[in-house]
Amino acid sequence: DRVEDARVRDIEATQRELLGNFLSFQVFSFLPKVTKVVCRRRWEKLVSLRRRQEELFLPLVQARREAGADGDCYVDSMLKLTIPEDGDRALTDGEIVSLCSEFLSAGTDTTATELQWILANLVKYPAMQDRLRDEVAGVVGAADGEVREEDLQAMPYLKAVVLEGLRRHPPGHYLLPHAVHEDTMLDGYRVPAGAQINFAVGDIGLNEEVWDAPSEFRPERFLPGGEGEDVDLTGSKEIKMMPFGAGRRVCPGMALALLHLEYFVANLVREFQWCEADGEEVDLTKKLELTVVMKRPLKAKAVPLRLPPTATIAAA
Ligand code: HEM
Repeated sequence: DRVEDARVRDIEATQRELLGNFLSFQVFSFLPKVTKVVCRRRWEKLVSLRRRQEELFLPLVQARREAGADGDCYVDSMLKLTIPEDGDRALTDGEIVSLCSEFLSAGTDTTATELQWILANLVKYPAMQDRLRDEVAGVVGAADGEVREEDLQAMPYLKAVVLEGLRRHPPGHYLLPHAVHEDTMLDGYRVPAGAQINFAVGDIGLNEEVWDAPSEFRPERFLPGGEGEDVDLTGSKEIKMMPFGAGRRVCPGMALALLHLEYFVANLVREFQWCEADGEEVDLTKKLELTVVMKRPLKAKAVPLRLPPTATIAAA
């Protein structure tokens, strides 16, 4: 709110640069004293990006502090937070900058990546796109304006398409690193206290014992009678797929992400017919960045359906 466009663009550029270098900066998790010297240039780049983040975020944080932090925005909630395990201290400015950065990256890159995977499949399988468009039209008819949040509840196939996207192409193939607090026996293996553990999210969604023809994109599996009917995404009953993690540290943005995905997919399919751009066959090969993205980003033609078809929009 009330942040100038130029600053928003600067924040976006800084976050993008950090994300783009995310994998190469991970080297500093190992023997930092050594790697900081060996990879000095990379270290300097990381430090300068971090300074840039502080310059961009801290004046905004300070403005909320001076305004009394009495709203319900994310920064206000962090300013009011105290940490009981650490003598009820407040968060430091550095911690607040890190959490803002995490929130911006975790909340945008994931959803945007997933949206691209879903659209790629709808371009590749036009019959699914038509079925989806028919469902949307059946609910909203020829009404003006966009498909609204409350309309989405009546669209089971839309939900199935989004869930199939998350099963087949989860944006994260692993979770954030977790650790066990005490020595734990798991399936005959001893996991020592403090050991870092993770979960192969991408493979869990491809388990042949749970999913029929798991590598195929088949939204129907989430409709009544399918093996994914009523799937539990939080992992409290069972775990068949876990694109958002599970349990206590499950993604706090899950409901918002599902809403965004359903909302964007429904509106994009209602407004446009999506098809392959000339000479650009959809290629579902993946590539690891911060999220698992399309190696060749989707290039498709979007033909307007509800406006006079004067233009064909090339969308990337
Ligand atoms: C399709 C979209 C999304 C997917 C697939 C996704 C997935 C995940 C996963 C797998 C984790 C790690 C969970 C774990 O380690 O156990 C996570 C954490 C997180 N997500 Fe999401 N996420 C999405 C969207 C969002 C959105 C929209 C927001 C915020 C608006 C968000 C905020 C966060 C935050 C703050 C964390 C860190 C939580 C913690 O440290 O405990 N995510 N997400």
